[in-house]
Amino acid sequence: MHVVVNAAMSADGKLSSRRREQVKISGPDDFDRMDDLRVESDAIVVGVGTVLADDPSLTADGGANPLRVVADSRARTPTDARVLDGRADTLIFVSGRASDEKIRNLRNAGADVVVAGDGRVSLPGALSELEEREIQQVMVEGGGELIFSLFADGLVDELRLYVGSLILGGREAPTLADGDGFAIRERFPKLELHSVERIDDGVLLRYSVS
Ligand SMILES: NC(=O)C1=CN([C@@H]2O[C@H](COP(=O)(O)OP(=O)(O)OC[C@H]3O[C@@H](n4cnc5c(N)ncnc54)[C@H](O)[C@@H]3O)[C@@H](O)[C@H]2O)C=CC1
Ligand SMILES: Nc1nc(O)c(N)c(N[C@@H]2O[C@H](COP(=O)(O)O)[C@@H](O)[C@H]2O)n1
Repeated sequence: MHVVVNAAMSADGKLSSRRREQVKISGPDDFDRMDDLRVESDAIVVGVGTVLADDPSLTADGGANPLRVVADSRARTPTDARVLDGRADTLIFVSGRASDEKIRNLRNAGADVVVAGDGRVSLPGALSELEEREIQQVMVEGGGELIFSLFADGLVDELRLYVGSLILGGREAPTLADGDGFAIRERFPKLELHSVERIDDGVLLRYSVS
């Protein structure tokens, strides 16, 4: 399995504003590139924070829709969220903290719900489940909490990071990797830079994770 994190951040490293509202950081060509990556992928993964903030559809304009996957420990995905609009299959990973009622509601809304882990969703467990379903390429779109956890668990193979030419500011604004942060230098994930490409008025940085 190959796990690609794709995200767009401002020049000051923010994924969105201090109000955690969706901000267009990518331009049209970068959104097209992102759509191509969706088409190439077997699954698109987001955290429930992204569902609650952005209500993304996670569908691809240019081809078959990948499986939509949400990491949602307490089953907070609204039953009228766009990820449950029936345009593609949706798998929601919850943990033992999710109530039976919320799980039942999500299943009634059409989601496949799988319990992985006791506290937060176990990401190694979730990726194993995806592997069992023959998912080969996973695209992770965010947000910062989920991306941090994937790096912390050593589960990211590749990072495609678009840096837009704007400043969003705000100490509370989400960044690429939030979570608790890494306390010791030895734990900082190391990246290898493969390419730098100008797209729209920003740059796309492509890294592999060592
Ligand atoms: N610019 C970009 O490319 C993107 C920006 N965003 C922005 O990111 C923000 C949302 O990001 P966050 O609030 O960080 O939420 P998030 O999307 O990372 O979701 C975090 C939530 O996922 C759940 N979760 C379950 N298991 C988890 C685990 N093992 N590790 C971490 N989380 C786990 C928890 O409920 C947690 O609160 C929004 O402001 C959105 O606009 C989101 C996606 C892409
Ligand atoms: N790549 C990228 N660039 C931006 O400027 C963004 N604001 C985002 N946000 C994420 O894009 C997804 C939108 O999903 P739909 O098109 O509604 O399916 C979603 O994951 C946003 O959080 N990404």
